[in-house]
Amino acid sequence: MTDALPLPSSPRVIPTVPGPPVIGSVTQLFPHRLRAFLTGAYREHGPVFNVTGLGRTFTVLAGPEANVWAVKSSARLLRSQEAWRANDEAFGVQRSLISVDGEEHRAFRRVEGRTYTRSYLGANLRRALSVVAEDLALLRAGDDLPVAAFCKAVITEQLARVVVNGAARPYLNDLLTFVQTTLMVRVTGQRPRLTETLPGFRRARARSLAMVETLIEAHRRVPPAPDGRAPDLIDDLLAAQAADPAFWSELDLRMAAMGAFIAGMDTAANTLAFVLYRVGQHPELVPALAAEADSAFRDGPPSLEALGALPHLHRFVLECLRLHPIAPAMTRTATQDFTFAGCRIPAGRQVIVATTVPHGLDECFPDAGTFDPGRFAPGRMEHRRPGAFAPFGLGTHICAGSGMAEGLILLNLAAILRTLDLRGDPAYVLREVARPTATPDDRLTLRVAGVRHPAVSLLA
Ligand code: HEM
Repeated sequence: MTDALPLPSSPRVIPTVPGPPVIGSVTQLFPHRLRAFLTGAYREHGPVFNVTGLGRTFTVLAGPEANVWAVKSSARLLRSQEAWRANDEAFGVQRSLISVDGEEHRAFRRVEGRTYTRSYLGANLRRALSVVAEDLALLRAGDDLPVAAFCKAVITEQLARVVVNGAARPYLNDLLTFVQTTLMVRVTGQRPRLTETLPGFRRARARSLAMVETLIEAHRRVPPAPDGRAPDLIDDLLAAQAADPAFWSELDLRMAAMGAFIAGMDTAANTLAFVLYRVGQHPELVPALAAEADSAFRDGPPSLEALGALPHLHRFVLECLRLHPIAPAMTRTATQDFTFAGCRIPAGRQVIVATTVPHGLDECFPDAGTFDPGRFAPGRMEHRRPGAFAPFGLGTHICAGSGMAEGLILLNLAAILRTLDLRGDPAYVLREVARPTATPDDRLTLRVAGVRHPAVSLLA
């Protein structure tokens, strides 16, 4: 008999994914490698395993069973604070929507959530459409559309016009540099702290914060009115501050007003970039998509409901979210000891819930590596299997902007296909980079083979 063997009723010992000394698995935790790494480890070690690196240990909970568990139990057993605290500090605050839990989290979400919804986008659809129409109008037959840059420019301006009644174009590079670098330094650890001292970063930070402060001032000067501007995110924040000044400091307000850019800019733009990558890779699917786009715009700008009801476009986007989920996992801290899949996870342990591992499992999505939008069609609905599909996270911190994100991506895809006849480069091999979420690299372009309808007609 040996002491090392656990008794049947004892918790299982958590296996550790082997890695080189000191650095361990750290390089595999970068966002563009994370899902593949966690999926491989899940196959080898099962639903609980440790990953180590640079003196830290993370316990990973993975597979559909982990997602089902997280929906039920994460609010009680996990907290968000440690994963996001350093990001808060970069904005001079101690808390924000994503870094708090419980009643404080519900209070933030009640105020910030309204203008991230699908229905709010629906009411402001024309503003979003005018942005993509402006950018599409610049393209001619024979041009190459630079996918990543195009998506960043369109989505950032759409968020600015729709969510905060602003204009991001003069600040695009500042916002990208500031937000991406801050997340890469403070959240994903891809850049050293020193990066924040570089003059380019400091300038971008100052200009981005000045943009938000100017917007807040403008909203204070000209409030919404029944016969004027409808309330947007900043108006909602100002109303909340007026109702409870002890809760909302000026810095909280500034952080929350930046929220649409921090949470929405890269996520939605990078997902749209993957959608366009797939358009280039699957010319056989494009005629059905373009036909739906034509029908959507035939009688003028469509409503969001009409767009959502277009089956091929919708399933195409869902399949991109499955195979290219830009937020592959969520990082938390255990608030108390708990047991998952027979293993004891101690209070204080950093936990990764590998939310998108099931996206790549044949047992959830048969022939999971194949791009097949039909798997979302009635009769198959593979994503309905419990715990299978979680591109927007799970539990109380589930993406507050999923309605806005899906709506913008559908709208832009339909507008692009209505306007342009696009061809992928058969020689392009997908290379992903993390900025900080995964995106196709800058070499991805689509050739404009022709202009199908003038961009200006999108708004007619
Ligand atoms: C396809 C695009 C998007 C994806 C895949 C995505 C994914 C996610 C995920 C996985 C989370 C949870 C993070 C965690 O629990 O640690 C999250 C949170 C969040 N997202 Fe998104 N997101 C997208 C777009 C957007 C957009 C466009 C907005 C707003 C304009 C937005 C606003 C938020 C907010 C505010 C949170 C924090 C929610 C909370 O803590 O309660 N997201 N998102």
